[in-house]
Amino acid sequence: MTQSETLFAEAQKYIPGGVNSPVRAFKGVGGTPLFFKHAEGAYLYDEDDQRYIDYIGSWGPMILGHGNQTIKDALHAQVDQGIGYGAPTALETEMAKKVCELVPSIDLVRMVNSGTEATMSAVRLARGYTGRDKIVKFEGCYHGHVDSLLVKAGSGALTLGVPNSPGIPASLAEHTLTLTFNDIDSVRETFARMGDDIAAIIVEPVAGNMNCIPPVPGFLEGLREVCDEHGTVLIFDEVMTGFRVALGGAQGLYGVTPDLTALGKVIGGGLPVGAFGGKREIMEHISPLGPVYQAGTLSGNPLAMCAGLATLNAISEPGFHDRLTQKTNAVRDGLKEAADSTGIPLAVQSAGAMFGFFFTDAPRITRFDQVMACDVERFKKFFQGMLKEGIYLAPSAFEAGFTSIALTDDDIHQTTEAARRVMARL
Ligand SMILES: Cc1ncc(COP(=O)(O)O)c(C=O)c1O
Ligand SMILES: N[C@H](C=O)CCC(=O)O
Repeated sequence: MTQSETLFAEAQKYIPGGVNSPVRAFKGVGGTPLFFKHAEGAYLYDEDDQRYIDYIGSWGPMILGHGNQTIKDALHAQVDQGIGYGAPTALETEMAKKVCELVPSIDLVRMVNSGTEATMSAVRLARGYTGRDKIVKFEGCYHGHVDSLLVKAGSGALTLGVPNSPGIPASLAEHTLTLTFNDIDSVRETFARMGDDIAAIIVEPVAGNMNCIPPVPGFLEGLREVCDEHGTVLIFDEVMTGFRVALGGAQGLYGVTPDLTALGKVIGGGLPVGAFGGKREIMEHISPLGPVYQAGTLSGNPLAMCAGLATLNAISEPGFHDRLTQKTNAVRDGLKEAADSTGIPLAVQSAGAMFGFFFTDAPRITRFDQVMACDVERFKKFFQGMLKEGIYLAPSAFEAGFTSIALTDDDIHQTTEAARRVMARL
């Protein structure tokens, strides 16, 4: 047995399914999840001392690569100063100021501990602000494990075939209307019937939990229009896209301004952090200023603020996102070249530093039903082949890939050549 197999067997005795988040269990691809003990730059090292080029980046936060010295120095210094006080710190204001500078639609921001808390709080705020109950989400989009949002959800819920989780009262789920991503007509039609009852639209501006699907031109703009017409709050869930697809997130990249934004992943530099923020008028409804309650024992924790700020400062360097996007485009194009040279039908797409690939004859994937028609069995074989080649991709056909600035041209070349060898055997 490998070390990972031994450790997984032991983990399953004490942890449900042996993992603390379902998609890690490799059920979407088969086999045993790898257990890691070290990470540096673009590489992960497993318990059997194998090295992997990492295209998950801890599910997005590790945009600078692993073991970044600036983040480590900031953390070491803060550990010596104090791990947490449960009281205000100057660091929190520094973080809030930085977020407001980078994301101009955010006038006020509240720190939380995960992306789930960010979206949950944003939806509660939208409901409290509008006095309405109904919300709109899109099939295949995932916004964390919030009860109201685990309806036709993507990511692990889709991978495991439970997009509508048991445990969520029907009386709550009935307030969630689920529409088709990239289909503005269905949104307009729904709003024509009941728009004045809808508190919020929540959307991943680039869908990254059903692989990677950028918005078609006019989709995000159309959401903005219907929200303006009906007094509905537009929430961009930028937990994945924030600071990744561009410094100003997807709203900066596509030029559409939401009322509220949920953030996570990169904002914590690898520590457990989320945030939500937006228009002053709406955010002033949050406690203690307003009546909508929201709180957190560890929110704004100094270690998390340090790691997050070090990351945001580093990615604010001029040219950072251009360089990262170029690397991502090279990974995306390398996969396509490998497919073309081996006669495998493959569609590739990307947005900034997120990418996806689909085993399909279709030139482009824009909708959930097209995702579901792709060849998942072929994905599984490809995933396993790449893993043997030392390339660590997301273990599900429904997750986006993430790049880091630590990725070298040689890593990308190795990835392309590995894809060519694996595809030749598919
Ligand atoms: C778009 C999006 N929103 C929300 C979440 C939830 O974040 P977290 O896992 O930190 O709770 C995730 C990822 O899990 C995500 O990808
Ligand atoms: N798709 C999820 C977040 O973006 C994957 C993370 C997880 O569920 O563990």
